[in-house]
Amino acid sequence: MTAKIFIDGEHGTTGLQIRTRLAERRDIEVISIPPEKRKDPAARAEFLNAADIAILCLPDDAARESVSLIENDNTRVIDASTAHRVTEGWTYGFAEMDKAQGDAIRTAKRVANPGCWPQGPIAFLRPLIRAGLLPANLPITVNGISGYSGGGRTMIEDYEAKGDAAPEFMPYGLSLNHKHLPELQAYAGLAGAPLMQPAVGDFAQGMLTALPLQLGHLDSVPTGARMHAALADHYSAIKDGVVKVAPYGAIERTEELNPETHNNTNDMTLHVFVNDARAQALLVAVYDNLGKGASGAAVQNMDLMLQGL
Ligand SMILES: NC(=O)C1=CN([C@@H]2O[C@H](COP(=O)(O)OP(=O)(O)OC[C@H]3O[C@@H](n4cnc5c(N)ncnc54)[C@H](OP(=O)(O)O)[C@@H]3O)[C@@H](O)[C@H]2O)C=CC1
Ligand SMILES: CC(=O)N[C@@H](CCC(=O)OP(=O)(O)O)C(=O)O
Repeated sequence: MTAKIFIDGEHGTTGLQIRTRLAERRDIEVISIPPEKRKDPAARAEFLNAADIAILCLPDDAARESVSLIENDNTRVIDASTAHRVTEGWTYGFAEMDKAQGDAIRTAKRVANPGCWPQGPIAFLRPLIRAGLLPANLPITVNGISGYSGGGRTMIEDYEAKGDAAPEFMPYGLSLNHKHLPELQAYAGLAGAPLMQPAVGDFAQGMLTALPLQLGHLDSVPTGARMHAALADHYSAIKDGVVKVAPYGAIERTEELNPETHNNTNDMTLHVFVNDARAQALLVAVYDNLGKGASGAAVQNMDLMLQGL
């Protein structure tokens, strides 16, 4: 049987990228709603219920509506929106976060694709906290930069209309209440909410997230070599994972921290920089906000779910 895939929101930024990634696939059949009916709930219900896997690339409320339109046990869902990431009954679609997560996704009926910002911080913090190298109550700040496609069609149009007048670097999330905080805290395993300081840059896609850590006050300060080894161990034990840990060593600068390094791929690289004498660390993840941050992760989750059919 060829699995039927329906992308609800296939003309948006994430939906289009998923379509492109699936264009050459012959092992699945992508079923497409006529464009003029894309916001018609009755037509969407028909496609959602005909699909083996529905991938929702919609604003949060429309994603909740899509789930409510599914009336059968067969249709499985990958939701790219923020709507269900900490909702009971949903599996978080970050396959590399635990050894067992890939299997959990394989058999899940409802998978919440992670937000782009939390993925880098979770990729560092979850294994380091679980290994006992960092405490769950460590105060965390997340810095970083995302390409403007992270803001979807509206932000893309806005940046492209401004042309040279678009800001090169623009911090946002100034209410300190970013929508990704709940999933970040929950899946990193943190006792308290981190402080997130996101920024958007004048480039279309690509992303870098950075965790600066002050460790001097800890009873037991982990060395850089131990943190790096714990991360390398964790990711080498994940079968079919896409997260890689860069070699560890003292350097002053590297072009590998260019946020566009992994554009149009599903890759993520984790970089560990530590000054042991100062008990300070800087953990930096580089990935594509539209790749591992959105459509790449959705296709990775779809492939796992197809194995579970
Ligand atoms: N861009 C990114 O980097 C990431 C985005 N996401 C999430 O993925 C989801 C989609 O985002 P993105 O692709 O960027 O957004 P876009 O704004 O680019 O696309 C959203 C799509 O949904 C359509 N749509 C809106 N309302 C409805 C509705 N009621 N019924 C059916 N279709 C509807 C829109 O149509 P129309 O344009 O005609 O209104 C558009 O095609 C969002 O939840 C977003 O937060 C997740 C990770 C990263
Ligand atoms: C640059 C920009 O605006 N980025 C978006 C996040 C994109 C994303 O990951 O959104 P989802 O939570 O829907 O997955 C933001 O910070 O709100």
